[in-house]
Amino acid sequence: MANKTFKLNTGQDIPAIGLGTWQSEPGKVREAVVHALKAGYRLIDCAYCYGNEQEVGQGLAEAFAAGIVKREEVFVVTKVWATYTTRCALGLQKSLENLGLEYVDLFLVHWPLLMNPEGNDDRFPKLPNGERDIIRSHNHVDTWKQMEALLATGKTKAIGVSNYSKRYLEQLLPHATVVPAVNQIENHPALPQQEIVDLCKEKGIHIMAYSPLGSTGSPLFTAEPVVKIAEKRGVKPSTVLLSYHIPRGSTVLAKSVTRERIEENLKLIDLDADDMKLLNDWSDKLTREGQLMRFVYPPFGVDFGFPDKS
Ligand SMILES: NC(=O)C1=CN([C@@H]2O[C@H](COP(=O)(O)OP(=O)(O)OC[C@H]3O[C@@H](n4cnc5c(N)ncnc54)[C@H](OP(=O)(O)O)[C@@H]3O)[C@@H](O)[C@H]2O)C=CC1
Ligand SMILES: O=C[C@H](O)[C@@H](O)[C@@H](O)[C@H](O)C(=O)O
Repeated sequence: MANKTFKLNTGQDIPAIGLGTWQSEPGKVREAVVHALKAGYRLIDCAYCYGNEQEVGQGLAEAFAAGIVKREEVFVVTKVWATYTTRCALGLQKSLENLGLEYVDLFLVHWPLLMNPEGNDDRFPKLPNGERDIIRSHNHVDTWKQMEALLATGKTKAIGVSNYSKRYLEQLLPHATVVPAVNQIENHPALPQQEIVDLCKEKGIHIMAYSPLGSTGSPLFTAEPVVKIAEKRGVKPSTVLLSYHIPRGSTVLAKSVTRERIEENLKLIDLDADDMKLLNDWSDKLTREGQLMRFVYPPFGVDFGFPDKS
């Protein structure tokens, strides 16, 4: 199962599971990347904003030099940060330099907005009142036009988006010459975002599910249906939460800097119809009761069009 791949609308194969690197601490992430590649991961998810691309790049270089994998065997994803959404070519160039790569396999718009490129910080410019310095007149479709132009440079094999709601996709798609290959969104049984998943499926946009364990501290491990299925199948809650995405046709990203967990997270199983029903019934219940759980919603002060946040 860990070797399973999905097909993107570009024709590329994308692994079903990848290693996340958000909040992977300096001093730990290089080793995490090397260990993951040794263990069998073939997808590494990065971002300029994570501030650790250089160390991720060191891990990749070490794995290439040691003959663990060849460059063309690893699917590397990175993202243009919000202060670069009017300068996507520069954003990509900086990430490539950080990672020490000539190309990435997939380049994503991290969030559909612009933060002041001339503000008081490269990544998190703030106003004097402490709020994030956002340029509200920016149209995210203009960012996509820049992303489309990057394909001809060969510096990325595919382009996509992240944190796009149905509303934002519906604004983007009529103007897109290239349909995004991917939409990377928070996704787990406590936040199924089915309206986005269904629209993406209809349009040929592959879902990459982030924060599948509930992000920092993996809070979804104790959710009742997750525990129940884990006990029945004799597996860890992590296996249930990660395997949930396979029948949904999505790639899942799991972050860990802990060796045993990195290995454990590769253990995907085939959840059967009863297991999926239990998880889907829980999703429906949380939706009905207004109890959906969104773990990642940075304080941009922008309405991104997610129904649970509008
Ligand atoms: N596009 C976007 O805006 C976003 C993208 N992402 C991407 O998705 C990735 C995954 O999401 P993320 O939010 O990091 O959270 P995850 O849901 O992957 O959870 C990570 C947390 O779970 C712990 N953990 C991981 N595996 C296990 C295990 N087997 N047993 C016990 N604990 C475990 C980790 O601890 P430890 O590391 O200490 O082992 C960490 O605290 C990110 O790293 C990033 O690459 C995430 C958020 C937003
Ligand atoms: O990819 C992970 C998340 O989106 C992360 O990049 C943001 O939450 C960022 O730290 C922020 O504060 O805006």
